Amino acid sequence: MEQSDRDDTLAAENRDLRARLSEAEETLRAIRNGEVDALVVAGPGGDQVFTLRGADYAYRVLVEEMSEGALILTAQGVIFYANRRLAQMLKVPLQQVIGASFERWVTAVDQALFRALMNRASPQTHQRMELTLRADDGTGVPCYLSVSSLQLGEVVGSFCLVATDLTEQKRSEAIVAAEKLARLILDQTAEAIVVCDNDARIMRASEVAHTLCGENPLEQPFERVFPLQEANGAPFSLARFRNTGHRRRIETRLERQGAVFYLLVSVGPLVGSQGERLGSVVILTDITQRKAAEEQIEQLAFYDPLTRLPNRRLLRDRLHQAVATCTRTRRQGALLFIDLDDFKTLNDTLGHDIGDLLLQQVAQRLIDSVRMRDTVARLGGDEFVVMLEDLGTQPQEAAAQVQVVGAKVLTALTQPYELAGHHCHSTPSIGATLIGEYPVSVDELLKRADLAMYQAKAAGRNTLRFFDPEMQAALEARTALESELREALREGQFLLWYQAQVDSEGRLTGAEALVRWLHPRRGLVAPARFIPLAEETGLILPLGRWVLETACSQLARWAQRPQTAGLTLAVNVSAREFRHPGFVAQVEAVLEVSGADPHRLKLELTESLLLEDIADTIAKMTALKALGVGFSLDDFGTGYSSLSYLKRLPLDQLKIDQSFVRDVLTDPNDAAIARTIVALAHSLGLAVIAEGVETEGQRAFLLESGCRAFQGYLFGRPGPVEGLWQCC
Ligand SMILES: Nc1nc2c(ncn2[C@@H]2O[C@@H]3COP(=O)(O)O[C@H]4[C@@H](O)[C@H](n5cnc6c(=O)[nH]c(N)nc65)O[C@@H]4COP(=O)(O)O[C@H]3[C@H]2O)c(=O)[nH]1
Repeated sequence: MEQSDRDDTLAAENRDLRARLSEAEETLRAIRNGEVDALVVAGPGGDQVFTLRGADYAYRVLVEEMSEGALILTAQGVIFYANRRLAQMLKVPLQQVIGASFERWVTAVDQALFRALMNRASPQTHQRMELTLRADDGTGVPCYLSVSSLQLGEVVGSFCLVATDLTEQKRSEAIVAAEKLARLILDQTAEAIVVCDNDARIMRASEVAHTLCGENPLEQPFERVFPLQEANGAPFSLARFRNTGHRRRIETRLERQGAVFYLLVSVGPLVGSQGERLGSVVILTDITQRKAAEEQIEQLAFYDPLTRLPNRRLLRDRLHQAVATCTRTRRQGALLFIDLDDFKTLNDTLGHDIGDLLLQQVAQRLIDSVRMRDTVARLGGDEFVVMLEDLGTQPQEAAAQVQVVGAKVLTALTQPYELAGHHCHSTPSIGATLIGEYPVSVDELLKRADLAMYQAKAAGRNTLRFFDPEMQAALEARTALESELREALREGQFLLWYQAQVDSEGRLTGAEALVRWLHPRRGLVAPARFIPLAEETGLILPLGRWVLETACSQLARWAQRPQTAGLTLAVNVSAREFRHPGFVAQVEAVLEVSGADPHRLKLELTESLLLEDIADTIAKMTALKALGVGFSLDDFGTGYSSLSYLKRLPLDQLKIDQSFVRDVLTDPNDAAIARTIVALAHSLGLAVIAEGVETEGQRAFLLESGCRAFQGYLFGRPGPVEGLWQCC
C-alpha cells in the first residue's frame, strides 16, 4: 500500500471514531437526562439490552402493576422491556426475560401465525390474535395478544405487545362446556338417568326420567317417584345398594296408569374426588319390548302356536323334573297320553280350520279338568299329554287318583262341540302310566303311555287304559265296586249290626254300631272291603248319614222301654264325614227327627282325624258336646297321640285298640301300653274301654289294670240288634 493510501484510510478511521464518539456523547447525554429506558448493544451473540433507571417512573409503575403481560420487542424479536406479570405468566425470572427472544415462548404451532401478525403490525393498527405460550415449567398459557409497531427513540421497527392471560377464562369456559355436554348426554341418552343423594333423594334426573315418572322428581325420594317391584314382587329399595361399591343390575316392574313397564335398573355409587360416597347413579332402561320379544321367542320355542299349550320340548323338560321330584319325595306322578278318536275324519270332512277349532277347545277342556300345577301339553296333531304330579305315595292310591282325573277328562272331551256353526262330537282314548319312585327315562314313560293309549283304542275307544296290567285289573275291580256301592245305597243293601259293650260285671251298657253290606251275589261284605272306597269316592257321606239315622232310631226305640232306656250307642265317624261343613247340623237334624237322646249317642273318632285340623275339630266337638253328644277316641295308642291336644279336646272315653288287647298277656310291651292308657285316661278324667277282648284272661288283666268297660267276642260278636240280649 502507498503512503497516500495509508493516510486516506487513517483519516477515514479517524472520522468514524469521531462520529462514534459524538454518538456516545449524545447517548450519555440522553441517559443523563433520563430520556433512555434501555440500551440495545449489538454483539456477536445478537442484540443485548440494558435497561436504565430514571425514565418516566409513573408510566413504569402503571405498566408494572397491570394485570396483563406487557413487553416491547426489537425488530429482531428480542425483548428489551417486559413487566413482572409477563415474567409470572412465563414462569421465569424477569431478568431472564429481558434480552431473550420472545419466540422462545411461542408454541411451534403458533409461530407462523405470530410472525404474520408482527408483519402486519403498524403504529396505527392493533393486530390481535389468540395463541398459546409455553411457560418454562411446560404448561400452556392461552393468551390474547395485541401487537402494534412503534418507534422508540431512534430504534425503528420495535413492537409493543400486551398479552392477556386467558387461562382462567378458558377454564370457566371448559367447565361451562363440560356442564353443557353432561346435560346434553343426560338428556339425549335413551336411558332414564337419576342421581340420588345418600338418603335416596333425587338430585338430578334426565329428560327420559322426567317423562317416565310423569312429574318433577327433584328432591323427591326415589322409591316414591319410581315404585318399582322386583321379580319376586318385593318393593325395590335403593337402600339395599347403599354399601355396594360397584354397579349392580336388577330387573324390575313398574305399573303406571294401567300399563306395565319392565325396567332394568342399574345402580352404581356416585363417588367424589376424595373418594367419598355422594350418593347413587341409577340408570333405568326400559326393557318392556325386549321382554315381549323374549316372551315371544319362548312362546315359539316351548309352546304350541295353535293351542298355546306347552309343546313336546317343554313337556320333556317338565317330565325330567317330575321324574326327579317323584324319586325325591316318593310321591307318585302320572302321564296321560290322550288321542282324539276319529280326528282325521273330522279334519278331512269339515276342513282344517274346523279341526283347529276342535283342538283349541280340547286344549281348554283339558286345562279345566286338571289342577293348576299339572301340565297339559300338545305333542302335535291330535295328541295331547297330561302330566299329573304330587299324587299319593302308593301306586294303587295314585292309580285311583289318575282314574278320577281320567274320568273327568273323558267326560269333558265327550261333551258336544260347537265349531263355527258345526255341532260335533269327539271321544278320546287315554293311555296312562305312573311316574313312580324308581327313575324311568322320559322316552320310556312316553312310550308306555303311548302303548297304553293304543290299548284304550283297542278296547273300543273313549276309555282309559293303564300301561301296567295288574294296575288295570285292580282299577277295573275298584270301578266295579264303586258302581255296586252306588247301587247298594239306592237299593238299601246295608245292614247295621251291633256289638255289645259291657261293664266290669259283664252287664250290657250299650253297643257299637257296625255297618254291613248284604251284597246280592257276594253275601255279607265286611266294612274293611268297602269303607275306604266309600271314603275316597265321597259315598261315605250318604252311607254315614244312613248309619247315623238307623242308630238314632234304635236309640229312640230303646228309650221307650225302661230295661233298654239307659243303653248307649257308639257310631263310627270317618274323617270325610267329620270334615264336611254340614256335619254338626246333620247330627243335630238326625237327633231331632229320630227323637233320640243325644246323651246316649257316642261318636267314635280316630286320632289322625282329630289332629288333622285341630281348630275345626275343637269347634265341631264343642258344638256337638253342647247338644249332649259324647265322644270316644277309637284305636287309641296306634297313632302319634299328642297329649297337649288331647287335653284340649272335649273327649269322654279312650278306647284301647284291639291290637294291644290281643297280646296283652304275652307281650309285655302291649301290657305296659294297655296299663298306661288306663292310667292316662284316669288322669285326664276320661272313661276307658277295651275292644277286641276275646278271652277271660285278657278281661282279668285289663280289669286288674283299672279298665271297667269291655267289648269283644268274649261278650258277643257283632250281629243284628236282637243278638245283644242273648250274649249278656
Ligand atoms: N278280632 C276281633 N275283632 C273284633 C272283636 N270284637 C270286635 N271286633 C271287630 O273290631 C272292629 C271294631 O271296630 P272299629 O275298630 O271301629 O273298626 C271298624 C270301623 O273303623 C269301620 N266301620 C265299621 N262300621 C262303620 C261305620 O258305620 N262307619 C264307619 N265310618 N266306619 C265303620 O270298619 C272297621 C271294621 O269293622 P268290623 O269289621 O265290623 O270290625 C269291628 C269288629 O267286628 C274281637 O274280639 N276280636
